[in-house]
Amino acid sequence: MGAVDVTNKDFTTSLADKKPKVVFVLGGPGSGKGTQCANIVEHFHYTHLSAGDLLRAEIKSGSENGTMIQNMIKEGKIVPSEVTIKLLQKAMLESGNDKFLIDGFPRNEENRAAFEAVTKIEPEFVLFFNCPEEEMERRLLCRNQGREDDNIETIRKRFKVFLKSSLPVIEYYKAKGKVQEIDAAKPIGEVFEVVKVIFTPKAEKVKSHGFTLSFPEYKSHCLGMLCNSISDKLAYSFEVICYSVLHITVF
Ligand SMILES: Nc1ncnc2c1ncn2[C@@H]1O[C@H](COP(=O)(O)OP(=O)(O)OP(=O)(O)O)[C@@H](O)[C@H]1O
Ligand SMILES: Nc1ccn([C@@H]2O[C@H](COP(=O)(O)O)[C@@H](O)[C@H]2O)c(=O)n1
Ligand SMILES: [Mg+2]
Repeated sequence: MGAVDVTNKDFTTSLADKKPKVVFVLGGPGSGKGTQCANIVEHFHYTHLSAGDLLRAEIKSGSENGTMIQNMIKEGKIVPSEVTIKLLQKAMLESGNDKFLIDGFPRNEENRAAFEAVTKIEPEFVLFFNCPEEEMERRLLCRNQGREDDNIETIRKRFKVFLKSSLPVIEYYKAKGKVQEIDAAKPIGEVFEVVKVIFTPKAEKVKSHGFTLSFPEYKSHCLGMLCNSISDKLAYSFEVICYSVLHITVF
């Protein structure tokens, strides 16, 4: 594995100047990283960069690294950081955005250290989609997107690599207090409800009955309370009228 080309000043300087906001999105294969990133993009206007997707696009482009990348992916192995970081830097610059979800990266300690050294970017926080292996396996075997690594043999290799190389990266960020861990075994919509609260800016969050709600959620909560209160008052008025009518009629 070659060392990262830290002399690539064009990329590094212009990216560092933009002071981009980066969130690393991590979790085992099939934990739902890509699915949730698509939801975050729609609601919070981040650019989603999946390291796996960038590597697959590199194979398709007929690049000189294509065959090497293809072999690594088939084996569930991690491509040298130099290659992946260049693809990420290029995509970040080309996007024109300054908020990024970097999905499936860093995948090991080499990825982590090299990204920090080359880009000088520290993630704002790390989203960790935690999901049991049996559920991830079920999802990958049903994914049906024609991925060469979605077969049981490669899936098992990917799980091993995740436990051995990727979990220590999550532990590294946990020790820095940067990890937002999410129970990813729940249905897609329920997972996104939790994700939404994490991405809602603090100023827009409102505490109500011990729950943290985003402003739109709080508005509909208040509206609900108002409706309940109006219907309570109407019911009470109706009771009073009935009682009065009865009272006048009977007595
Ligand atoms: N919470 C969920 N419940 C059930 N199925 C889900 C859930 N989240 C995602 N899926 C489905 O599981 C499959 C894998 O999801 P996705 O591609 O988002 O995972 P990933 O973490 O990006 O995986 P990989 O690391 O292999 O790219 C997809 O078919 C997706 O529709
Ligand atoms: N940082 C990374 C990310 C991915 N890979 C390779 O791509 C495969 C698929 O990745 P997904 O995130 O789309 O599941 C992965 O198994 C690796 O082979 C990588 O090398 N480095
Ligand atoms: Mg994915």
